Amino acid sequence: MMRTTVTSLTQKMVVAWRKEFKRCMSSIVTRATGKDKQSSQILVSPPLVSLDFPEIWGSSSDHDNPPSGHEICGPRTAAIIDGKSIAEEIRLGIASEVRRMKEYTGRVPGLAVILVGQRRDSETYVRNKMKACEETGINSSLVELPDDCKEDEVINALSHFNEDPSVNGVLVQLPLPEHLDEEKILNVVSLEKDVDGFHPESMGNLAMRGREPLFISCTPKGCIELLIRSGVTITGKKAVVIGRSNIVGLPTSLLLQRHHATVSIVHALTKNPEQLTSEADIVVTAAGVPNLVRGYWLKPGAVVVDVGTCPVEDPTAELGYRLVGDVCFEEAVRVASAVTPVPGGVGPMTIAMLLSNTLDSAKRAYEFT
Ligand SMILES: NC(=O)C1=CN([C@@H]2O[C@H](COP(=O)(O)OP(=O)(O)OC[C@H]3O[C@@H](n4cnc5c(N)ncnc54)[C@H](OP(=O)(O)O)[C@@H]3O)[C@@H](O)[C@H]2O)C=CC1
Ligand SMILES: Nc1nc(=O)c2c([nH]1)NC[C@@H]1CN(c3ccc(C(=O)N[C@@H](CCC(=O)O)C(=O)O)cc3)C=[N+]21
Repeated sequence: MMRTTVTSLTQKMVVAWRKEFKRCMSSIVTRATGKDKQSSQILVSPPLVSLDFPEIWGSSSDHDNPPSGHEICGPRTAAIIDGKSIAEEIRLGIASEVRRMKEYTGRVPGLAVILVGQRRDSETYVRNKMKACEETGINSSLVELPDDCKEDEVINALSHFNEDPSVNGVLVQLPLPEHLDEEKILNVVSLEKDVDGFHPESMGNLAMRGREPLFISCTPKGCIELLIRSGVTITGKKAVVIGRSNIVGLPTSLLLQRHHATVSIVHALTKNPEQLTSEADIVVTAAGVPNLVRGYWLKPGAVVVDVGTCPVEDPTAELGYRLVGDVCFEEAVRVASAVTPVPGGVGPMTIAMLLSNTLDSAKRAYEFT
């Protein structure tokens, strides 16, 4: 069921947002409102906080200075898409399916993760994945290998999980250390257990009309799920995907096409990326460049999904770093109709989709519907 959390403080902002929305958008996006019967929660953005750009934003090239006449100074009107709550709701549904599976088959899904090295961000993501498994009743196994391990050690661990019938999903946390051949290693993951959806057959089927991939990559699937559950119509809309990586950009553009958007792709060599982006009703950005997408890049009323997750040193943060997205959030919320935050946007959805893929895999393996 769709809920809109509106505090007395934010009520005025809702009114402001609605006025701005009518002015800017006409029929660009179908907004999620309290009246929509969708299973998600849209929070109106909190009061303005001061701009506090991390150090690396200060030096980030020509994106820092918008051309004159593009200063963004309007009210903060965008809805904040609450990926954390939406993901939580999805996880509850998965937990209930896992219980049903256990009741009827006596088995639960199993996920195995291989982590090589000690990158702090990878350790955090993997820990989040393990915790989410535990909360939903999915069994999880983790193999941690040292930074200088040999390719064969990774391949042996993978082969072991490929053979283990209690494991339904296998993933190798990326990036791998330089000395390891990522393609060679990922090729070992069996198609039936590739819950990341990175297998060429899954990716190929995603690209081909009329074919169904066994798994859809978690982050792209999470982005689409966020849009749909937020009441955003994709069909017929102009979408821009910033980034073309195998793990996010490429499958996201394919998936948006499957949902009948007209998709353009922006990459590091694209000329005038801001001009192309400013024509889009939906912008999904996955470049890993903090502050790349400025307010003047966006069409008024656009919906912005920020996949970018860049760890930035911050001695005041508990872990010594904090995460920032690709989007200049404080500017985007004055132009867009809805924006995903970082953290709390796409990240939790990626994990929810990983659990969902693992559950689907177990259902296939145990012939449970
Ligand atoms: N929240 C989540 O769940 C997830 C977040 N991420 C985050 O998303 C971001 C992207 O990840 P990933 O796809 O793996 O990264 P990659 O580095 O593999 O790909 C980045 C893509 O962005 C493009 N790009 C880089 N700089 C620019 C620029 N200045 N303008 C336009 N395009 C640019 C590159 O273009 P080119 O191809 O020309 O080099 C490339 O296609 C990272 O911050 C990552 O941490 C990733 C996965 C999941
Ligand atoms: N084989 C593989 N599959 C992946 O799906 C994969 C990967 N490798 N390598 C790295 C990227 C990145 N990624 C994230 C997952 C969760 C959060 C996430 O949970 N983010 C939280 C915050 C995390 C925190 O607590 O710091 C948030 O945005 O709210 C972020 C990023 C998956 N990736």
